Amino acid sequence: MTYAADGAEATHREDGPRTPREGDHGASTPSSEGHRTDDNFKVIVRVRPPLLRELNGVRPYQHTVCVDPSARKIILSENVDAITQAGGPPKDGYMYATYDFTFDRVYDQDDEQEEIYRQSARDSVLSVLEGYNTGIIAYGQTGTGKTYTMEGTMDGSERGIIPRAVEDIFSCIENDPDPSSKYLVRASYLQIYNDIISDLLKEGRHNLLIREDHKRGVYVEGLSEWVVRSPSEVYSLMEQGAQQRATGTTKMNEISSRSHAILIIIVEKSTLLHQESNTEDGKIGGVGWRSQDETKEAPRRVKVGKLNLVDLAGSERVHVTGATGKRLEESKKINQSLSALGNVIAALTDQRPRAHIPYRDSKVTRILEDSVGGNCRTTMICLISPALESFAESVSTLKFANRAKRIRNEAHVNEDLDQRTLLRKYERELRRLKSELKQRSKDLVDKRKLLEVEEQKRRAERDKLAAITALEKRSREFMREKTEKRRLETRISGMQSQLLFGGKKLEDSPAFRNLLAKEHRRMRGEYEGRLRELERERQSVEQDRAQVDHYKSLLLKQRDIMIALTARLNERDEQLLALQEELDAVEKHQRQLEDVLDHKTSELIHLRKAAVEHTTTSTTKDTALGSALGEWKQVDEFRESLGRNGYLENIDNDQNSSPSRDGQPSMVNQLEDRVASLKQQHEHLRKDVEARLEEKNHLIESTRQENRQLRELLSRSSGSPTSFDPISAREVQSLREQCNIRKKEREALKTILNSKMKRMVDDVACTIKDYGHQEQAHSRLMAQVQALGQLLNATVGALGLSDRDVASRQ
Ligand SMILES: Nc1ncnc2c1ncn2[C@@H]1O[C@H](COP(=O)(O)OP(=O)(O)OP(=O)(O)O)[C@@H](O)[C@H]1O
Repeated sequence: MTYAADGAEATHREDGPRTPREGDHGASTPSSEGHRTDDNFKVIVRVRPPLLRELNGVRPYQHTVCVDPSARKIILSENVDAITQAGGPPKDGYMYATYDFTFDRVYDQDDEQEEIYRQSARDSVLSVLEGYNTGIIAYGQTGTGKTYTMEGTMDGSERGIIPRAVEDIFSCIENDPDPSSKYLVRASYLQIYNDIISDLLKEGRHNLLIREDHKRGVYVEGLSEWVVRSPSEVYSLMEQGAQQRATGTTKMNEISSRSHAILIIIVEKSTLLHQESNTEDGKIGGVGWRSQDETKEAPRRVKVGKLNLVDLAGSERVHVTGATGKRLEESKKINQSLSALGNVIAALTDQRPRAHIPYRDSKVTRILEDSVGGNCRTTMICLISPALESFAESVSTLKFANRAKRIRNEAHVNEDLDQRTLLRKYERELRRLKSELKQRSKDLVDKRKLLEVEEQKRRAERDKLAAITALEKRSREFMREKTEKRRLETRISGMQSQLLFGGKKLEDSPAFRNLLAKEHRRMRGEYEGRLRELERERQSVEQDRAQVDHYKSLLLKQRDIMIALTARLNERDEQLLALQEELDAVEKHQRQLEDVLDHKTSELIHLRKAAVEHTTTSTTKDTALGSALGEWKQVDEFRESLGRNGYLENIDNDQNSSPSRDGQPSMVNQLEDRVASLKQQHEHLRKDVEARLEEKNHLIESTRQENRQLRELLSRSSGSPTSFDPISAREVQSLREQCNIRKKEREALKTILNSKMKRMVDDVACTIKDYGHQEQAHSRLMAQVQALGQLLNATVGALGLSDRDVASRQ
């Protein structure tokens, strides 16, 4: 059974091998190519060499492909040897399935990568630079060499279409003869795995959506674009993407691509518009754009070309590959998407008008919408295996390719007319930055010039000022010279008027010389006299100065003496003041003591009176009490002596009626005597202090007198009164504080004495009251009176006037 698969006209012949017939090639034959309106969709077939797996299979390897490159024909047969034998059907008499196809180009297993690229890909690749969308799609069964053809190795002779295309693009850009051309190249890389689009250059960007724009065409939303400036940058992106791409080992291919991969390269090219215009003198539409504004960038046109390099995943027969689980799911999805592509191609090549094209059935077909049946120059490379075991898949692929070659694409240049390309944006930004830079540079230059001008102006002003100053100086000198000249002329004319001239020169005449000598002598005499006067004045001034210095030193000495004397005076004043205060305090305290003594004496008199009454009225006579009462006689005498001295004027008159007593003086009397003696001592002391005060006053007075004399002397010699330092405030303060402390001490002492004496007197009174009832009262009374005497002594001692002091003062 033989099939002649020429498009729709497959012929089933069972009577022998099929012989190609005229007009049996349908639309894909060279004859039918004539009605193709354009060359935008090419289909080429490449047969890869048999793999080791195929050569060393269970069954012996059998080749099924016969390629005729010159006729662009490929024959696929179960027994290719038989059909290639010249002269008719195979001798074995069997019928073999044979397919005969013609494509744009066919490549056999030995054809090299370079040849395939140069003949079938290069033109469409380079048309990207002219603003076309182009696509190279590798289609075929798994393991037939799609990745090998597209990528191959990145260097060496096995480099595939992608590296060669990238190199060519950058090479063309570099070698562009137009220096005004500008390019911007960017790349994206995506995969469709299990019908999900992922960005291979941006981790984590999955499930991307496809959008369509009437200007951009079909595009993937959110797909990253990377600006590339060299092939190596593209390769590194590809390496990066390959790591993300889904691959796996299958029975048919050790490294099988389990996803469809598309490398997108977008080239934007900007050229000067006038170069493409045929208008003369650089004018477009009659407007000379250069003359309008030289600073503006010349109008440019930007073309945007897009190159899709598609490595489809390979179809496979699941029952042959034995895929299960994940691989099985992958295979199903791959086959579904390839089947959708087949449907699209079938619809595109359908003869019926306005047939529905099911692009949206799959992500692959949606993405390839432009490449297959749209605005694109597309080359579809279909790959097959030459082995008999892949015969059915090869037939399927070739039938698919055969259908595809009827596709008509309408490619046109994508020119950016609405300023949306990235290159335009870059150019605009560049222009803006350039003009900013220019402006700044201009400002800088202007400022520098301004500074220079200002400096020149300043210099000119300085020069002008200097010139004016010099002129003024010069004119002053001139005026001085003029005045001097006039003075000399006047003098000469004055002298001349006194002379007679006899034909000789004036200065040679003896009269003139005499006059001059006389004048000279007179002037010298005047000068010498003046000098002598000055010398005299100088000497007198020197003498005056020496005298003044002498007086000055005297005055200084006097001033020092005065200061010392004043200090001493101040010191003495302070001492006197302190003594005076002390004296006042002693007197005051003495008066207080006297008052107290008077009071106590009066109380004692009352007590005595009570005791006398008690003795006279009592039936029992106490001898001891009687003798004690006898002692009061002496008290009376003492009182009389005090009264004579005026001390006891305030004592109650009752005491005058007290009886007189005989016998030895009692303790009370002794006490009173002691007080009287103390008073006498005090009187002496007071007189002594007053005498010393008087003496000191006299001393002060004499010192003051001396001071006054010194001051007068000082004022006479210096002409101004001298000021002296007063006694320091600190010393005054210290003396005052001492006085205060003394005062407080005395106050405290007085209080203590008062309370003690009161208590003792009370005790005495109690004792006297209880006298008749208690035997021991007498001795107690005596002890109390004795204590009272001691207290009085202590009081005198506390006053600071000890016996010794008193004696020494006396
Ligand atoms: N023209 C060729 N010359 C030499 N070796 C080739 C050629 N074509 C393919 N091969 C080899 O065949 C094997 C399979 O090729 P490749 O991986 O490119 O197939 P594929 O179609 O991409 O498979 P899949 O669809 O499974 O990814 C590789 O080892 C490759 O080197």
